[in-house]
Amino acid sequence: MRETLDAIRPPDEEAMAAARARHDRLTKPAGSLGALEELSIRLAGLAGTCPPPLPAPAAVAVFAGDHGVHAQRVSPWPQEVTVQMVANYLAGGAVVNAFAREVGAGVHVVDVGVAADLDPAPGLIVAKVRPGTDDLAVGPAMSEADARAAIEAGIRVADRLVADGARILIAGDMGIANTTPAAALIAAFTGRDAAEVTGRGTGIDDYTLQLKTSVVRTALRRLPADPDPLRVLAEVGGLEHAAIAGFMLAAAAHRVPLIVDGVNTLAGALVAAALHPGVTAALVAGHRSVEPGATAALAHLGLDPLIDLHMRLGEGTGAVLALPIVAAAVRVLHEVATFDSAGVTEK
Ligand SMILES: Cc1cc2ncn([C@H]3O[C@H](COP(=O)(O)O)[C@@H](O)[C@H]3O)c2cc1C
Ligand SMILES: O=C(O)c1cccnc1
Repeated sequence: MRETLDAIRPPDEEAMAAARARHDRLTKPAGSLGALEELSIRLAGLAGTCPPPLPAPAAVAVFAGDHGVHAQRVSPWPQEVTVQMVANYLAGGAVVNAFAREVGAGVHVVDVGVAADLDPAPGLIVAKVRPGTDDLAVGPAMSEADARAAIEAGIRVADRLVADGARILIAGDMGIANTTPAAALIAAFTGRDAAEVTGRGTGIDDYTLQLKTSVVRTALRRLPADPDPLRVLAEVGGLEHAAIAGFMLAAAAHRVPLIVDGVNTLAGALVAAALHPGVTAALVAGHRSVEPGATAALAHLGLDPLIDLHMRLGEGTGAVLALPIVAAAVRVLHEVATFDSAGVTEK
């Protein structure tokens, strides 16, 4: 982890200035591409060159883990749905697979903490730290050593996908009950109240939402004032959130952009940003999930999401849909003619 944190560099101001200047010479009114101009300038700063590389090929990693807090009935779904959905991803049958085929991204599944043994399969990366967390309602979800091991597992996944040629990474999650630790992490890192950031997840009723909020609030009380990020993660987090944080830190270290999805990957992003604030330079917010914690986390990270389709699924689905927008933003800097080259008169 140290090596990855030490490799994260600030954005290259020169490349950003070059991208800004280039935008003003392209055959369009200056600023007319709005947020896409800012995005492409950020990506130039991340890559350290203008234009930045086209973000292809894209690799999605769906980090899967189980949660002891499931015992508190915070999710209406049985825990075995986690392992069943992992099988579904590997068979290509989930929403994230359909979306990934649409945009030409590869899907990998990372078992960082599923509470069942998985048979080896193409596309499955086995990095199990432990078979699920403990119940965060009654004590720490995991040890700090386990939290660190899961972060390191996520780092290794990004290292491997980038070594295999990925030029953009997409983070996804699967883990029944994981919107409970996500809410707790978001409350802990943003300072918001549990009620502001706890949402309905897969679709819970009012009674369950109250129970879930009180589970989050009670768990947060165990945290000391101003806790170390690793302690927060161990106390109230999940194995997939930890691995996603590592995945993001390694993307930043490799200067490869990473598209963030919904509330679980945003919780991972808050962990990563607490470990190294420079990580946000590599992060692109794919979409705004309906979960209230997503909006709180986006505001805290200073990220503006590219799309808002009222989605609340996870798996990386919202992030995958944003990929063509990110690619289009970069392609402008590669391909659009200048006023000079196209012979278009300026105002
Ligand atoms: C069939 C199915 C597919 C999913 N894909 C993502 N999630 C999403 O829902 C879960 C979190 O919601 P909660 O905290 O309410 O359990 C996670 O697994 C998340 O990825 C799914 C959930 C289900 C049931
Ligand atoms: O916003 C998300 O990513 C989300 C919402 C509900 C359930 N799982 C994930």
